[in-house]
Amino acid sequence: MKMIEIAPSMLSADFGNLDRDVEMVNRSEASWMHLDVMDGVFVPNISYGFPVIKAIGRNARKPLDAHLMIVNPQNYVNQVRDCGVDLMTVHQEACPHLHRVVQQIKDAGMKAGVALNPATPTMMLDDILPELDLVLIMSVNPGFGGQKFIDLALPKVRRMRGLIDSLELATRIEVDGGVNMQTGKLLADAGADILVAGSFVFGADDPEATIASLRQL
Ligand SMILES: O=C(CO)[C@H](O)[C@H](O)COP(=O)(O)O
Repeated sequence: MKMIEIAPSMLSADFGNLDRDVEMVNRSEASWMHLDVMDGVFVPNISYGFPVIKAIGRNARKPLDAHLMIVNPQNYVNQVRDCGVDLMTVHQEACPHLHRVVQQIKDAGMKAGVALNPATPTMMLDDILPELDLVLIMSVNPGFGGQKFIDLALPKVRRMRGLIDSLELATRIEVDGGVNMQTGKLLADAGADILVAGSFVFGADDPEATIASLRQL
């Protein structure tokens, strides 16, 4: 049976103890380190940028999965790659020339992902899906950790799973926002491959054990 992969969102880490939290993720059963970059333009919040990604990457022993919630991500592809990122995800809503950006990411040697906001239908990716390593379905409106899960993500995951399977693609489905044991189980049953979890992991008494429990879903 396929096990779900977990990508702890470092947005909820303690930035005063970043090395400690990176080491916790290293020890854990997580498959990825998820990095949320916010620019205050595409989303109404600013998180962190390249110096912090580099600092995380220096000690990370898990692949880096960077979620760019920014306008004009095409201008930063090489900088993202130079930070050691393995998988770069951009928003469909931020990219009028999405195909070009995806090619830039792949040409830079990274895996390419595209994220969809809750109100963006899956059909926006119908044509480009065979080019993608990952689809990131947002289950909150991007910009903040700790928000409530939006239920409409579930039929979107089911629809995307059906499409990917019917085309026999290897594209992975990642879901981000409001993930806990209950919503995580629903998402795993709906066909998600990777769950991003921020506040549920880093707010737990035992974050490492919480990652292990999510992985069992
Ligand atoms: O992309 C994000 C916000 O835009 C975060 O990754 C996401 O919200 C995870 O945080 P939480 O698990 O606390 O909901």
